[in-house]
Amino acid sequence: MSVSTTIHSVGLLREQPIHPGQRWVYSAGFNVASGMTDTSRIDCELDDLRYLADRGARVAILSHQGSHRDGTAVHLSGTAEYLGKRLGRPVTYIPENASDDAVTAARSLADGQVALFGNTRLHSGEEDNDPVLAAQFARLGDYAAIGGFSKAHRRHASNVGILRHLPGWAASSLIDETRRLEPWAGRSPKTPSIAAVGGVKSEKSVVGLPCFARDYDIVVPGGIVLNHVLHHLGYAIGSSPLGNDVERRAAATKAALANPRARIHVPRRVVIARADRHGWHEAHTVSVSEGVPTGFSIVDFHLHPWLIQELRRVAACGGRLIIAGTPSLHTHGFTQASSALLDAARTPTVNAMLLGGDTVAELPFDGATSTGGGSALCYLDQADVVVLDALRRNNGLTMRSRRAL
Ligand SMILES: Nc1ncnc2c1ncn2[C@@H]1O[C@H](COP(=O)(O)OP(=O)(O)O)[C@@H](O)[C@H]1O
Ligand SMILES: O=C(OP(=O)(O)O)[C@H](O)COP(=O)(O)O
Repeated sequence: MSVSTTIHSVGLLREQPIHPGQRWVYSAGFNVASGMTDTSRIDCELDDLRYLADRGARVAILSHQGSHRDGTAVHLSGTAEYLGKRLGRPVTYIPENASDDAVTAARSLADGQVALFGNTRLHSGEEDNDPVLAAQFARLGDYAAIGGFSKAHRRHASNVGILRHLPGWAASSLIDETRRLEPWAGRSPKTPSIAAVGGVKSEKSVVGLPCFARDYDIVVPGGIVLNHVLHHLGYAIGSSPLGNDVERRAAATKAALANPRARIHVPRRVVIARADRHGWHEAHTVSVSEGVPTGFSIVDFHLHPWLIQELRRVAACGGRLIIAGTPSLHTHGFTQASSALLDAARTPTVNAMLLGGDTVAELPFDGATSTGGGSALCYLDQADVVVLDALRRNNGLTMRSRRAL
């Protein structure tokens, strides 16, 4: 399926006439690490927010950040301040989003006013797509604009559940991100494709590894994806983490390695280190066949000479290179694998893209990026994501209200 098929029958925000006084809920993905080192997840929504506000709409933004499950969700007042500066108009922060007070605040917005409501992940029901919470979110407006590509693979109350109650349109941020990914989707028979899949999140093993093993020529597992690969192949990985969702990851790793179309890079030598609360110590290189001792974790790896040759070939032929998830613990100074891959990615002839919040924030790279890690992998795998599906299903609701717009 191509983008044109995927977005067919999805209502596009930019094609809607907007009138002063209309009440819009804008679903965003401002999941930005504290310190705001990378603000691309906020910046990508600015044009759509201006489109609404400049035409006099009253805009109630709902965004997620962190997770209720692990207690990392916090309030978003700093995000509202940054957003206000970028939009050139004050953005009020209203810490609630599912109460009568929140509804009153949304109703009292002036024409053209933008407000950021409380972090949706302060409620456990957001990640469970709780229908009651979704109905409460829907009370903040009469129409929904869905941005936040980074959560487009999540069936959550603020992006999917809300569409059971409000007619919804895709923000151009959402559509633009899917279009940008197109050149990296599917097979490329004429030029070589290499994908490095690392990081910690389970989508890297469950979606990314099988997708690239099917569609690309070479897959370079890193991060926890590599730990699973080595564990599956019977190597001792010491105290290297296997992350959450261990069984699903293990099953996906086994299936992806069973008969891959791609050549899988299994390093012969890895860098290991021991962690304590002060940082990483005793870093040294071992061969995977001798195994990682208990107490030590894999933090980096050496590239095989054949992979270095293949990276040169990608540069010579104008091939594709994706880095999804940091290959090694780059921010802790373990930069061997990530620097070699980044050097190749920076070669002007290579069609390179980096995917994901932490990957884009942590690795120095000025080329093409996606604000979604898991969502981009889901899109590359299926040419679709659950939010676009929910928008297509919402179409009847949208058509009825379009006549009223
Ligand atoms: N070998 C490793 N062991 C543990 N964590 C790792 C390792 N390699 C990379 N990481 C971590 O992976 C994180 C990024 O993974 P992830 O959250 O999946 O990426 P993204 O947010 O880009 O989708 C980085 O913050 C990095 O610290
Ligand atoms: O950070 C995100 O995704 P990513 O780490 O896959 O890039 C998104 O904001 C989704 O967040 P989630 O993975 O906590 O659902």
